[in-house]
Amino acid sequence: MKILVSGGGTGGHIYPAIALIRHLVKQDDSVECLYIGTENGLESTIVPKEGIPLKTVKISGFKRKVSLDNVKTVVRFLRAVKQSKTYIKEFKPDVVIGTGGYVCGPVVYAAAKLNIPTIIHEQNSVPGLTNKFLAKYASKVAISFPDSAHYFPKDKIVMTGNPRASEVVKMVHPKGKPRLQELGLSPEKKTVLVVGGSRGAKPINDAIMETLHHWKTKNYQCLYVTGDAHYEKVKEKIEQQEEAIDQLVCVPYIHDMPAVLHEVDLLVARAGATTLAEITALGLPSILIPSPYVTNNHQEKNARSLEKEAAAKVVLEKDTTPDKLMNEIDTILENDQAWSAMKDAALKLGKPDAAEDMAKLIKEVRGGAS
Ligand SMILES: CC(=O)N[C@H]1[C@@H](OP(=O)(O)OP(=O)(O)OC[C@H]2O[C@@H](n3ccc(=O)[nH]c3=O)[C@H](O)[C@@H]2O)O[C@H](CO)[C@@H](O)[C@@H]1O
Repeated sequence: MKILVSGGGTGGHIYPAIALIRHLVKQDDSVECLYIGTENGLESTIVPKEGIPLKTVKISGFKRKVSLDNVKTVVRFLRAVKQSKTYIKEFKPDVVIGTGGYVCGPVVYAAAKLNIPTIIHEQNSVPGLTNKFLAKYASKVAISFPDSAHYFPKDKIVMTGNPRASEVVKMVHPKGKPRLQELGLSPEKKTVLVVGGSRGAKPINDAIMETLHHWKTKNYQCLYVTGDAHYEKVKEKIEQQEEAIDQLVCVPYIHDMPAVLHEVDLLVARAGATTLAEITALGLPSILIPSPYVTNNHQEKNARSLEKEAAAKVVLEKDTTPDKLMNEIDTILENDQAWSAMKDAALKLGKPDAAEDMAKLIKEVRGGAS
């Protein structure tokens, strides 16, 4: 079987695609895959590292306001459709899958026009523009939150969850906390992982910078992921502190996040959908600070659907003061009962079989191919 996958821009669209590819190849090593992304998206570094062949198209996103840029985007879209058709005719995939981000627009559209079965995967509770556009052309729409169902044609929806959840939960993780030790943290102490999504988040970094003096007084520790672009500035600020903060280790990016997630006790993060799929599959308690800068405020909706089930605490960015943040961390980490209750509630929302459910859906649409 040949599978063409496209999705990109940020980790939240790329890791589910990679998790799905890994699952399919593990099931059947004769499965061949091709990935289509852009040169500038995070996929151009992540996908080749996975040994997955990558082709690129040039595309940009639509602006919501009327603008000359949108005319250029239409021209680029049509060129990218043509380019995608060339790749598709060369590779001859049985099924084409889009996991979100601008790039999968022309790819899935081109495949549908060539009568190849297509699936789009929506990670969020509110779909992005690309998936809303593609829903009309795709054979099936795989969703991760029940709330997103009413944006798509009823007869196309399948609730699968996010394949990255399966990858994280099913990985074999060694006992002890080897990754934390490698990073210079204690395996004995509870650990808070702070991460601002796959590209980092300046407002979260600013908030953490204000909490530095608090960490020295705590009996738990912090693994703080700044995002590549923010690392140097943050590191410099931390080094300027009068006293070294042994309880806090700062890194630009984590390439083996599933392993790290197995070793931490609490996550403080944005509310990107793939992160939420990972932590619910693992039952990891969290404090979520949704990005208010995303389309239709979808991160808050993602986060609220966990909070509604007591599986996470939501703190809006505008309310994120250092004291508030540290108090919320204390409330969860210093009360074993509260921590366990949040863990159990998160686990109930997890979809550990998502990759297999996507694999079944692929077989189904392939079987129905004309
Ligand atoms: C600003 C923006 O538009 N963000 C969107 C983007 O988020 P973004 O890509 O930031 O967020 P997600 O939280 O969904 O996914 C991040 C992924 O990157 C991984 N990771 C992160 C940091 C790190 O150091 N190493 C690492 O591997 C995480 O484990 C996760 O697998 O796509 C998500 C999924 O559609 C959306 O919900 C988000 O709203």
